Amino acid sequence: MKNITFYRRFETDILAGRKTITLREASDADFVAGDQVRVSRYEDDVYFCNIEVTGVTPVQFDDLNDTHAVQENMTLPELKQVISEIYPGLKELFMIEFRLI
Ligand SMILES: CC(=O)Nc1ccn([C@H]2C[C@H](O)[C@@H](CO)O2)c(=O)n1
Repeated sequence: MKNITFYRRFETDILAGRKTITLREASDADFVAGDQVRVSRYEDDVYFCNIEVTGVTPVQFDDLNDTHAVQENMTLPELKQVISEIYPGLKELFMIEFRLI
């Protein structure tokens, strides 16, 4: 089974179903719809759930909008700030949509 990590500060939102996408660089987006993926925390690799990937779509940083932000349970300025801190200067992102299984 493939694995993906999330920063631990997002664990609660994922488990509550409030966060249903993640935006990643290409090297971290090797998933296709239907993949069942083990999810663990980036900081300590502790497992916390499994997800099913429901779609993977390229998205430009400059095209991020309020819909993406809602799916991340953030405001759009918060989302752009988070992405800019994780991937400084990166323009091409991949939206990984998922659901808890
Ligand atoms: C190693 C690494 O990059 N880990 C990441 C990357 C992104 N996220 C979260 C942060 C935002 O909510 C979205 C969009 O990038 O995904 C993460 O938890 N861990």
